[in-house]
Amino acid sequence: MSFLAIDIGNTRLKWAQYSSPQPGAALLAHGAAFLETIDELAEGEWAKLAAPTSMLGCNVAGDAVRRRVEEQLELWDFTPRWVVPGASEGGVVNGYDHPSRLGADRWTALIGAHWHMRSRGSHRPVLVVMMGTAVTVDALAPDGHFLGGIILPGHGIMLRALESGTAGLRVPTGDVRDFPTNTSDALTSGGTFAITGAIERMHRHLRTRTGKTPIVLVTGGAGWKVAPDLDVDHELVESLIFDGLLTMQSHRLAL
Ligand SMILES: Nc1ncnc2c1ncn2[C@@H]1O[C@H](COP(=O)(O)OP(=O)(O)O)[C@@H](O)[C@H]1O
Ligand SMILES: CC(C)(COP(=O)(O)O)[C@@H](O)C(=O)NCCC(=O)O
Ligand SMILES: [K+]
Repeated sequence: MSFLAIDIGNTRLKWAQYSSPQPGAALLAHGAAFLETIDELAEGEWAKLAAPTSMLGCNVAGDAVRRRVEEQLELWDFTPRWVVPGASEGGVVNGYDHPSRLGADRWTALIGAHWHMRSRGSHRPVLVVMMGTAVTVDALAPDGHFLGGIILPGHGIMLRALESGTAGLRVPTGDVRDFPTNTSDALTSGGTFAITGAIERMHRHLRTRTGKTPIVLVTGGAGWKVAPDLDVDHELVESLIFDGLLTMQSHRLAL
């Protein structure tokens, strides 16, 4: 009965094993691996798991990475299945011009967010913020319509871009300050304000569009770093993509 959920981003593969393919199911085991180390999963962390009976993953790291992961999954009997964003799923309607071009992680997180709202009986709009290698900020209307969203560089990419594009910027970590007075603080604050400012702006857009104050759900490996500087109310939901994968898998089984 157990279910393996996999989320492959551009930096790390995150996985979680659940007792059954239902949102809210018990978490049995979980882990993360940098993409450089994913070829060791079957002989490493996955070797210790009781065999999962089904699996669903979302991948934005390309076909070569997917194939490497599928080799590791040969450890077990199921056929690997991967999310392909479509026109609608799990109560969410995909507003992208070309629905299949939306990142599979964004689509999955939106479906997870919609499940959270439904299970709380909430009819508020949601801003889904994912802080991974890149940052995405996606707007979900109360009726489940994905209105659209933005992609911006993550903090690490911003700093590396400045380092390689200038002669005078080296990038030691600084602190976030309202009025930075040294290069390190200026760079750290600049990256943080670029991200938080973008989130606050999308929050305004979504409130204007729907007439309701959005709930902000934050997820992704870098979420905990940026969240303290975010001036709008928000919740960290580390499991958002897994909740989306569980929701999708439970609907697929019900078909
Ligand atoms: N322990 C950690 N390992 C890796 N990245 C981390 C860690 N803690 C925070 N981060 C930050 O999270 C980002 C990667 O988050 P992650 O959710 O794994 O991204 P992706 O989904 O793009 O692979 C990195 O850019 C890094 O700044
Ligand atoms: C925007 C992303 C690069 C985010 O990737 P991540 O930071 O999770 O590694 C990914 O969702 C992606 O490749 N999207 C496809 C383009 C789009 O969503 O429009
Ligand atoms: K991601």
